[in-house]
Amino acid sequence: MPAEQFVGELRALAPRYWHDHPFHQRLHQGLLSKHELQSWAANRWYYQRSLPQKDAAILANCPLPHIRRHWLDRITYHDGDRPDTGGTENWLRMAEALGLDRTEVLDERHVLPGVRFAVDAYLTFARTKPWLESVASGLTEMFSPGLMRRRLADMREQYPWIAEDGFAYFTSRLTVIADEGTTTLDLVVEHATTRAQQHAAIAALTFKCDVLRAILDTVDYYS
Ligand SMILES: O=C(O)c1cc(C(=O)O)c2c(n1)C(=O)C(=O)c1cc(C(=O)O)[nH]c1-2
Repeated sequence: MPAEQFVGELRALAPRYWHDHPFHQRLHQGLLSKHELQSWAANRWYYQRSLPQKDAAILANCPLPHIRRHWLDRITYHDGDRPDTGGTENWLRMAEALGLDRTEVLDERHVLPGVRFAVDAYLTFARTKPWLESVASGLTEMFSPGLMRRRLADMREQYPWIAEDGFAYFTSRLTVIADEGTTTLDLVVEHATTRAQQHAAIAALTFKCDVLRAILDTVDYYS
């Protein structure tokens, strides 16, 4: 299908994204208890720490050196270029700012079975599907900058007891995520040249929206 139609179909998945999930709505409205915020951070830790493995699986499946070179940055972003730096470290700081001990996040005692299933499904997807589909599944990032900006503003306002250091994950993520989303979209449009590849990319993005919603469904139900 023509590129504009393809992009239109990808963007049309926006309502399936997790921005308006009831748990996120309560987060924005300041209605979450400290315990619920802690559960959210400890469970999302499992997603955050799996992202570099997901990106490494994409690298492993991609035969194109220029794509691998480009994608490598994502792993470094999350893992940092030395210990105690990077996105996953910043997520731990968020968890600590919410009153969690680093040890209880790292040993994953709070990770709920449904969250584990959802995140593991994302990782298995990246390990087993063609690299282009896995890249397309990350296109949820197209939908996330507005949500993240709003989350940052609302959390600062609604939960003033959270120390500013806890927001480092979102402040640093916001500087890269909009670019990542558009670059990834260009990459998917360029490489999905057949109708079958375009449909697979749309299915991959649908799947990823469902992974994210399943994470929040579980956290919402049990916290
Ligand atoms: O806070 C959010 O709402 C949100 C959403 C998403 C997303 O849409 O997948 C990501 C992130 N954050 C994020 O911080 C992040 O590093 C990230 C990586 C990916 C991915 O699939 O590779 N998604 C997301």
